[in-house]
Amino acid sequence: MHASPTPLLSAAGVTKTYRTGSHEVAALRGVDLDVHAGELVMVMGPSGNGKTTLLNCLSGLDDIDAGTVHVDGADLFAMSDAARTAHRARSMGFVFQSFNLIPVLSAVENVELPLLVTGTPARLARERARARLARVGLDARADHRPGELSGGEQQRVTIARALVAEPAIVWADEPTGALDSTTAGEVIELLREVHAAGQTLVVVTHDDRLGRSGQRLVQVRDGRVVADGPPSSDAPATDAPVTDDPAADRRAVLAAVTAETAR
Ligand SMILES: Nc1ncnc2c1ncn2[C@@H]1O[C@H](COP(=O)(O)OP(=O)(O)OP(=O)(O)O)[C@@H](O)[C@H]1O
Repeated sequence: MHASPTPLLSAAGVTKTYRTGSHEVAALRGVDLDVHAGELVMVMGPSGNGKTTLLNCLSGLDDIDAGTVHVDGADLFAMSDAARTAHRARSMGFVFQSFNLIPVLSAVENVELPLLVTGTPARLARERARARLARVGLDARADHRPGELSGGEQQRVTIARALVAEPAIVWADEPTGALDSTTAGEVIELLREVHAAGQTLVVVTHDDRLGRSGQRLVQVRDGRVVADGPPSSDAPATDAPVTDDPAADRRAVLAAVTAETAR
């Protein structure tokens, strides 16, 4: 079905436990996930169930306790921290809910950063950053600082920054979380266009509109992937209580599907 038989991202048996003093939180309890080039994968699930941890671990932003993660030909946790950081800069782009733009830099200076850290000459970096900003409709705002831009414009700058180095995969964590409904709709449309142009994206979201706009919806409950498939045949993301019992989770998912079909 996929053009390439080797997944761009392949995670197997990934576990992650946070330890603070004597307190332990098992945030990921054995996650397997493959993503092929060109896919748009939405990740949904109730709050506190491990979505952000999943994104952080699968992108190598955070360490894992067990398992393996391969991204774009590299075994992320078999390399040094420095090599992983360099691989991330080359192969991955990030979009966060809170934009994470540098306030004292202009839009174009923010967008060119990933190019400068990977050694692109300054003039070429500036040219490519301007061209990328134009593609998200912000050429007229290139010299404005983030504080002079609306939330939707800031998120478009963030998306331009995530894409400028032409990464193999873009990770987005709640990209519409800080935006009003209309602006969120525009950002969803932009992400869809980015995907249509061939970009592989993994998007964590609470936004049902965004979650259902992809071809594949991965549902995370209690640190596990409990459903993975096309949104239409999948369970709606609910905030139903979670349990430690995967069978109960599957029953809950089934019940939710049945409820939706009955509507
Ligand atoms: N740095 C940390 N230290 C300790 N516990 C953490 C840390 N980060 C996350 N957790 C815990 O791990 C669990 C999973 O958190 P995570 O942020 O991945 O969930 P989430 O599904 O993304 O939630 P939300 O939808 O609210 O963003 C939660 O119980 C959370 O409290």
